[in-house]
Amino acid sequence: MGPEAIRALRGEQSRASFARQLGVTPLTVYRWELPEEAAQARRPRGRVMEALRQLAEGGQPALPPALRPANSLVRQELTHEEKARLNACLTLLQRADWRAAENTLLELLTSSELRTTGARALASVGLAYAYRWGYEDVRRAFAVLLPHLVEADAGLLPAESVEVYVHATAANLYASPDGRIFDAGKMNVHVARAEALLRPNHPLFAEVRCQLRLAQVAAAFYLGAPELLARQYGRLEEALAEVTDPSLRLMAMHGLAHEAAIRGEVSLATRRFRELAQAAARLGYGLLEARSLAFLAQHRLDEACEPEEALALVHRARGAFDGRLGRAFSFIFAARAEADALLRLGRFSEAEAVLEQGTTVTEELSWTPHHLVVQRARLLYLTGRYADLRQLAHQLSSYTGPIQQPLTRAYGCWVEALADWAEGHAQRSAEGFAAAHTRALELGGWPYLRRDSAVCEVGARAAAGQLQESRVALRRARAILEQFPSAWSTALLHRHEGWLLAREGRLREAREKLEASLATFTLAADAPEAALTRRTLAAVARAAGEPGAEAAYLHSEDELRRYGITPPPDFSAEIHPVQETPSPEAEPRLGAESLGVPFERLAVRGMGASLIQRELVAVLEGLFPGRNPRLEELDSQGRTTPLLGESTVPASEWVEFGDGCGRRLRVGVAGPLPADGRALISALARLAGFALEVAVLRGFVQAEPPLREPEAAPEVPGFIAASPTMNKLKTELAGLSGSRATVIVTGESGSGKEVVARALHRLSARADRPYVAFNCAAVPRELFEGQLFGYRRGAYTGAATDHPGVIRAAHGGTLFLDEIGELPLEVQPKLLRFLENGEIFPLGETRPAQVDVRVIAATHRDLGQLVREGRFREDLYYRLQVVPVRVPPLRERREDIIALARHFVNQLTPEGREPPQLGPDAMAALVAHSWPGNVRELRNVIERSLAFGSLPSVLGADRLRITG
Ligand SMILES: Nc1ncnc2c1ncn2[C@@H]1O[C@H](COP(=O)(O)OP(=O)(O)OP(=O)(O)O)[C@@H](O)[C@H]1O
Repeated sequence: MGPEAIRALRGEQSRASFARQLGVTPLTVYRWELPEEAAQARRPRGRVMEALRQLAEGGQPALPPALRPANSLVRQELTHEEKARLNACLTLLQRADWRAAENTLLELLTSSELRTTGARALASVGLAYAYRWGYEDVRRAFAVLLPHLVEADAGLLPAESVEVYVHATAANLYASPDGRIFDAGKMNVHVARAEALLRPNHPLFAEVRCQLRLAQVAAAFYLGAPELLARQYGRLEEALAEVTDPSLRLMAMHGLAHEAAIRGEVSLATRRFRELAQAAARLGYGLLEARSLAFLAQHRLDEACEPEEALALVHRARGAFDGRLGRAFSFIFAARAEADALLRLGRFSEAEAVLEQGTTVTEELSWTPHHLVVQRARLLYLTGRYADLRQLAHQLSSYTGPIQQPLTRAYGCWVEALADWAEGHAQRSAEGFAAAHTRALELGGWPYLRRDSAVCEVGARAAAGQLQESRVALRRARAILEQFPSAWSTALLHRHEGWLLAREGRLREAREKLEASLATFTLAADAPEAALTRRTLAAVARAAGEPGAEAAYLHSEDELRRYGITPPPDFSAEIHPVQETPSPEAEPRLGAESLGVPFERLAVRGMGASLIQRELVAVLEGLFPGRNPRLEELDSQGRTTPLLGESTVPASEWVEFGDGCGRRLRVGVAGPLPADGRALISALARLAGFALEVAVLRGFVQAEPPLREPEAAPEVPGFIAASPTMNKLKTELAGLSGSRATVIVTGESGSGKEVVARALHRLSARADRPYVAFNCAAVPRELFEGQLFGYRRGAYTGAATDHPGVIRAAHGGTLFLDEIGELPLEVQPKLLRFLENGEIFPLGETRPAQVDVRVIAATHRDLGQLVREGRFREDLYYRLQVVPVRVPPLRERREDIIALARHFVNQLTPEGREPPQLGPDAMAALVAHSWPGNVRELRNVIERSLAFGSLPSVLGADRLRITG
């Protein structure tokens, strides 16, 4: 077992406690983890080795004896016959013919046909693959693979290609949703080891790479890290492009369908799941078909389809599970959709039975319980089992499993808030929902929980009489629904908004919202929610003192009871109607004919976002002359940024709308309006919202829906970031401020790696300590060690004085090692030692010196390739990969181009002179260029354009000398 494997096995545990477990000293563990060639390095042997092996097997089923590696085996190449046999199995796996593959591989493994270690390892890999992907039986897959992991560590596997498969399969198993096996750290180690061995000329290069990406996507998902997930999804899509293996393609496409769903692209996700279900059915890949159908059912429910439609999909999914239903993870998704549909039909006991089944499978698999939480909580809420609801909240809040632990606990907060609401504690409930929303946001903006929390908070705040806060929550909920649309949740929001309007005394508007809510729930055949909305309507009518309202209210309560629903508190005692009188200055009603032209103007296909916004303001100016229409953008806190129009005249009528991609806007006019003026503005604003959404979807504007609220990115002087990608990067850097972990920054030349390193230093607790940059490519080999670690006078010829070395110069601060790929091989072990224990040996000194330095390394080269070529040590490579940060090339983040260009214009204009403006033609030319030299090239272009001739007031395209 090598140092990497031991480190992976230890995971987050301290060396001391790990050592205690094995009955050795912490120093021994430290020595095991040293690189093989280190003088003090030791390898575990005998009894301890056995104990380590058992630990690696921790809690797993006993290994079948026939598959254990025999000690007498040595590295042997595969024979031709073995290759032919295994190729036949590969074809079965690619065709998703899992049963045939399983039978053939088991036969091979128990016969004497496979004699070499490599062939037996490959057969086991195939078997593990079938168990993992064909049957979702991760534990059996792990038991089959484990002996070969041990062989890989012992260097017993013959060809690197065999080892690559072992590591890729291990990565996928450690990234699987089985809570007893899931381990993101180990997954990372195996991905890195496979990457280091994977050669581009390997016949299945694309396939293996795609498998590694799948593992990374899964691990990010189960860790509950949406930002990481978004990045990994991009890499998976890239890898998929070259894959031909049909079953693997389907697995990757399944990941991508899921991605569209998480991003809130509901219609795209629905289409992908539908195509996937069909393709999986054609191939006979039952599990994936079932899983896709289950997701499809859930998405259709979100779109407020009839529950029967979802049940039919679940029924098909059950058929596709092929009798293996009870043991697969995918079953939980089918159970969720089924329970949801049954709840909508008011079939509570059946829903409960399905949830019970799902919970049993969840527990068996040590998986997170949060997938079934919303449905279970709704069931308990509707049936008045509030003590059970609290019990559920407690169970979630104290969840200790490894999969999506923080997210699961955040769901606990949501359930607690629901219990508070049910028991009439409106204010506590509001705070609970707000806290659940914040936690979801801190976890990177998990959209389902954010949506459910934000929607419920609106009603809870209104019930607690916190009307201002309720409006803020309403704005937030709408923004989330813009980004993550759901017709069902919108209906729920309408009900909560109805409450808010009623509490504000605007009963007519309240009734409109409640009727909209009722219409959707009725259309979606959601009997319980429709009944609840009817009761709310009756409560509002009763508060308004309408005749017959009391009887209608009692009738609505009876209706709830008939369904078996315990009526929750209605908080209606606090509603006080306000007299709504028409304005005396109101003008005559506007005719429908006035809509024709404005609609034509706003609905022109192909308009860009700014043109649509201008049209909206112009149209309103035409309809309401002299009323100073204006447009503003709203953030989640309700703060406004003026976009267009006169802002000195106060507006009296505002209408809010969204652009379908996460932005909220409002348009307003001054002065009194005719009776239907507000309705007209609303209609136009909504139309503009649709036009903006189309513009974004068609790529007329670049808008990536932000997962985090944009204000999260901190300010760093000198670091320009306008694109979502770079802002996200900045937030990530701020997140690393308290850490001492080594960071490796990669990216093309000139992309800004050093700027990132400086930003990291400035954002860290070490900001006022030294920042020392050292370029490994700029120092002659023979002077390298002395420059880095320092020397004493006379340590070598020419060392006339003592030199502290750059590491000591950075004591307490940050050392930036640029071009780390150029580090001479002979210095690499010394740097590794320093990174491991903070010790350096300056030349000519007899004792080591302890230094406290945080290291940030950077390279534009492919370090993995250098490792393969033997020019960079593998152990150092892994040691550097603790926190990898990639700076994307400028062409992948075009939103930064103009911001950077302005920054350079300001920076490079001679002092005392007015910096020129960038002309529109110059901006267009800058954005269109591909920037192979990245930000550095952009800076040079601006510098050159300012250097020639006199300083213009506007920098036009003709002055920019963009080459290439
Ligand atoms: N986000 C940014 N904000 C402001 N200036 C930037 C940014 N990114 C890069 N620059 C500027 O672009 C130039 C190149 O950046 P930098 O030296 O950090 O690139 P690099 O990736 O380290 O390049 P190399 O690989 O060649 O060392 C510098 O002048 C830097 O100031």
